[in-house]
Amino acid sequence: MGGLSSDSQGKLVTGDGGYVLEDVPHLNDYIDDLPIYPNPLRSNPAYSVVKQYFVHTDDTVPQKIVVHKDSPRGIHFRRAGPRQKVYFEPDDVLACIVTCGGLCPGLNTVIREIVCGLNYMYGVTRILGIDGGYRGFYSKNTITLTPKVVNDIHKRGGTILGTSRGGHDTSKIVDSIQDRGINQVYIIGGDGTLRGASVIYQEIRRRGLKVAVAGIPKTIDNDIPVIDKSFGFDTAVEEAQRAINAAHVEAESVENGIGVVKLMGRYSGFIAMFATLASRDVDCCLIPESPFYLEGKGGLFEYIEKVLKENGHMVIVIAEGAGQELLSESLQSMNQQDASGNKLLSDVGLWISQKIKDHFAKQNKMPINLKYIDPTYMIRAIPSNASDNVYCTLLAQSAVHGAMAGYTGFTVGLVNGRHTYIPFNRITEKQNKVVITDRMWARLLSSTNQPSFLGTKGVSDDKDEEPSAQLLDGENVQDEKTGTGDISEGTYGPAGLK
Ligand SMILES: Nc1ncnc2c1ncn2[C@@H]1O[C@H](COP(=O)(O)OP(=O)(O)O)[C@@H](O)[C@H]1O
Ligand SMILES: O=P(O)(O)OC[C@H]1O[C@](O)(COP(=O)(O)O)[C@@H](O)[C@@H]1O
Ligand SMILES: [Mg+2]
Repeated sequence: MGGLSSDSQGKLVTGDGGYVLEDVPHLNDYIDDLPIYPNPLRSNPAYSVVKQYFVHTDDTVPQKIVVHKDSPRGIHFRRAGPRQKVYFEPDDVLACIVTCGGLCPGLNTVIREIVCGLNYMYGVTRILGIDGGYRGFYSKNTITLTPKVVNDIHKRGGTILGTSRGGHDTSKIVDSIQDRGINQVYIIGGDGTLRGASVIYQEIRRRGLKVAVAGIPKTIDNDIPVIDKSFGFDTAVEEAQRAINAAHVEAESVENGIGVVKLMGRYSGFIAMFATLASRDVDCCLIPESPFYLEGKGGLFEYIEKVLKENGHMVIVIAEGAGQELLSESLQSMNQQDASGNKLLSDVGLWISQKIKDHFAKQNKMPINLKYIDPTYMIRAIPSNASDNVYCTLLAQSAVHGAMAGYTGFTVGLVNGRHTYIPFNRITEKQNKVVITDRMWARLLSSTNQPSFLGTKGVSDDKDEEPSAQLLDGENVQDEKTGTGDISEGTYGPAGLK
């Protein structure tokens, strides 16, 4: 028994045992009689020796990997990879690549590997770079990209194409795609960018154009749902260690030394959480998902006093989006936005440093010596590390295989360790968040010994109770509009530590 329902965002295929495939759109969903070609990889000496190199059309990847014997099979995504047949002749392809939003380690690697993947695997020679994000489609000249031009770029931070916020004008962008004869669009960006990619795809479809739109999710904050982790995240966590080490050295070298390190994380505190867990020198980690307070019993000041008395020094890591509600109480609420509509944050690192200094000066309790380190842009601007480079390569190659196979309106993404194609709406409808009632945050609390800043409200008293037999969704995501989260068993952020 099975069924299919579809709209322009994607197709829902159901099968036996509660199997659901959230499929991605394909060019032949809205264009009839498209010619099909054999995949040129068949005669590529590097790949022709691989057994079962081509992905079977029925291969799908489950979203939920922990199951009970009677669980429904649940949601699946189409497995990424090369197909036997492709929908583009290499000579007919005119591809373009655009990078949007904030920087992230690995952007240049993804650009490099899209260019090299298209060229070396499929023989595509016409590839354009769009200069400076979405607005570059209609306001700038394009940049010619060849394997030679991109050969060394993965060793550099940033994006050779430039990036921007704001400037998304759907009809001007699609006019430019149409006028230039572009038929494959590779869009590298975060939640905002992928919302933009989704409307570009919708408009292309409305005009009936044979143009494949592929997204490669980028976010240093790791705030994109469904996928195991975003590229550049590992690099960011690794680089954050240098700042934490410096804070620790400074703090332990003086009496009552406090090192405060601010890390990125506008709405999601994954970098701060993982950098803290990796370091073991951090005594307190503050993230947007975990509200905290300063004064009184169980508050931050009380904890700082305790740590200083016991150890003589301490290190605090704070994500940039943490404590914003406290800041807006004490500062004039800014309520400003960047060009993309993202809330502009006040500097929580400076604010908390001042608050701590004021507290100890006022109480005349103990003289403290506080050093504040803000490495945020230094972390974001570095090249990706070795493991992110490999990850970026596979993401880029998956995007190329998907577009060549005629899929469109999709992003690539690692789900439970397998590369998949995911419909745009699944990526843009929610935000990935640290769930503070989950095991990973508990691991952090037990490693730092910091207060949870939580009352007992909402936390179950009965620790001996058997966990519910029902398997919950397994997503640490928060609804964009309602701000409500799926609080569930087994939700941890980046894979590998589940
Ligand atoms: N809802 C949206 N619809 C169309 N374009 C959007 C939307 N949100 C953001 N964008 C565009 O996406 C680009 C990047 O968005 P931004 O939020 O700055 O970064 P990121 O993609 O990294 O989250 C910008 O050019 C912005 O105009
Ligand atoms: O100063 P900018 O360029 O606006 O970037 C700051 C923001 O970029 C981020 O790294 C996230 O950016 P994206 O949404 O572009 O992924 C946040 O952590 C940070 O608030
Ligand atoms: Mg964003």
